[in-house]
Amino acid sequence: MGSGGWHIEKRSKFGASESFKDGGDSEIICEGGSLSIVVLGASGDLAKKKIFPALLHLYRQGFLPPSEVHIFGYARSKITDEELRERIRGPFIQAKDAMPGDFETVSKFLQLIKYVSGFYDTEKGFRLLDEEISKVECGSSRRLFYLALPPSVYPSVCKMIKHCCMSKSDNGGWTRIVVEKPFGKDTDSAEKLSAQIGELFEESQVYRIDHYLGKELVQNLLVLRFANRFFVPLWNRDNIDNIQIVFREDFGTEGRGGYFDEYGIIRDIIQNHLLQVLCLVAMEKPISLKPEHIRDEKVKVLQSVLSIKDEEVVLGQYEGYTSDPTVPDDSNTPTFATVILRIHSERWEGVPFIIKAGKALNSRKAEIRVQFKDIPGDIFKCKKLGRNEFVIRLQPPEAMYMKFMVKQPGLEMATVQSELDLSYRQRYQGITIPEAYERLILDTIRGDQQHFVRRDELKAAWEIFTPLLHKIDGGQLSPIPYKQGSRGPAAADELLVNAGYVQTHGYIWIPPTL
Ligand SMILES: NC(=O)C1=CN([C@@H]2O[C@H](COP(=O)(O)OP(=O)(O)OC[C@H]3O[C@@H](n4cnc5c(N)ncnc54)[C@H](OP(=O)(O)O)[C@@H]3O)[C@@H](O)[C@H]2O)C=CC1
Ligand SMILES: O=C1O[C@H](COP(=O)(O)O)[C@@H](O)[C@H](O)[C@H]1O
Repeated sequence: MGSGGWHIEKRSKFGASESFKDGGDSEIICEGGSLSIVVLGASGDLAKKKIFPALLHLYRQGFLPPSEVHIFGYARSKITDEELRERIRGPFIQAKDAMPGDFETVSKFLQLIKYVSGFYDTEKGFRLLDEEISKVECGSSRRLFYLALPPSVYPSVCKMIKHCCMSKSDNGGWTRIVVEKPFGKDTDSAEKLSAQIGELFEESQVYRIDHYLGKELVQNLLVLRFANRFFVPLWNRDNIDNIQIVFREDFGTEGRGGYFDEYGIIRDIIQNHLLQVLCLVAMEKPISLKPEHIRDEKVKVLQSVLSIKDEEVVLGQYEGYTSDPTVPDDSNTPTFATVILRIHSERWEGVPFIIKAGKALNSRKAEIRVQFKDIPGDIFKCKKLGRNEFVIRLQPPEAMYMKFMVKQPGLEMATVQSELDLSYRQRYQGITIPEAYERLILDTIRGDQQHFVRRDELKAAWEIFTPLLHKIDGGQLSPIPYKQGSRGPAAADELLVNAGYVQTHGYIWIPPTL
């Protein structure tokens, strides 16, 4: 499962108790109190694909000791504990890289899971859930509610949790809720949702998840930027010409057409995932690594983004998108967008941040590409061969490489572009790269909000895109059709060139093989 065949190693677990045994020991020891993880929407796609697998990964590494942890699935579907367990078990059994001992571990993990059926807007089911949790709790009670649900039910679910299911213990206990994107559709709807949740829970109890913040190379950005003398003097408008933040998928909406059509690529990918990456690339150094210090700096970046100009936007829709029966024939929803963001600050004035995301393109990758300016007074005519670039490949595979000029080995004095390559699979053999959800769920258990989106951050992010989104929703801007498996609309490449990006021809980075 997970990171394409990488090793899973046991690491030290959270909390004080050392009573973990790798098994479904039914004895309740409770030295560290109880931790109940409730997955609401347990019958759904996200729960099956991401949340339960992440919990299993944490379990096998010893982070969810069976003496303390209980997992509950909650949804309306009338299914039994065993049926839920079978749904969860399926993907593990089929996993290519499953190892012999895994099946036993999975079975033990599944025994931690109970299912409670109930509605999202009435107390009965939540009272039953509370009873089930209370039955297994002892010592301090820590309750984590993961809302793997459509956002339309967040307000009622939060109300029910608040009325029926809060942690009963003052003794080191807590109640936390994790909410999934999309948090609203524009500034007003997001603020309304935040206000509804904010009436019930403190900001410190609310974990707005953006799974890109859990990716290894996204988490590495602060270290890269602020722990390396190399980058400190270069990371500004004096040296950097343009920065691209790119997300490409080589498949379409695949059964999620109904959801996607309501949101589109800007709300699905750009306003959240890519904007979070932009914040980490562009922010100033925080006073410390405390979550609030980091999030303060991110908010400042978002608030410094200038209004998007229509002429700096290219929208696309792949041909065949509307043949999905859940998508209207006349859909105006973009499945591709290139948008140029400009940051009004001393560091970034004049540097375009080219944000690009698309579905059904010719490749799958996510990366940050920092392109440096040309060498002044170039005696080697390097410009013709390409510029220096620093590329952070978020996936797949995880890598960082610097494209730079060297002398072509041989008798002649000729230049050629080459790279310094830090490919993670090669450099960190045998080391686990955790899945984003795994890491973020662990952060939630530990109470670390650094990698979660704060309310004011969310508002500032929506403010950047709301005017553009309203123009698209109102039909004032429309997507250009593009072929599936292509680079997207040609106009997007033209926009890139107009923004100053210079493509290197005849050079391509090839991920090294082991
Ligand atoms: N799937 C994914 O890959 C990703 C999903 N997300 C977000 O995570 C959340 C959950 O996603 P996903 O699992 O795909 O969603 P699903 O559509 O699978 O819904 C999850 C569960 O919610 C219940 N549900 C569905 N529709 C409604 C409704 N209209 N009213 C009340 N309950 C409903 C169903 O359970 P039951 O009927 O049994 O109660 C369903 O099993 C969403 O906010 C989504 O945007 C975010 C990133 C990726
Ligand atoms: O949030 C979402 O992300 C996925 C892409 O996630 P990744 O971790 O595989 O890069 C995207 O497919 C989906 O449309 C979107 O809702």
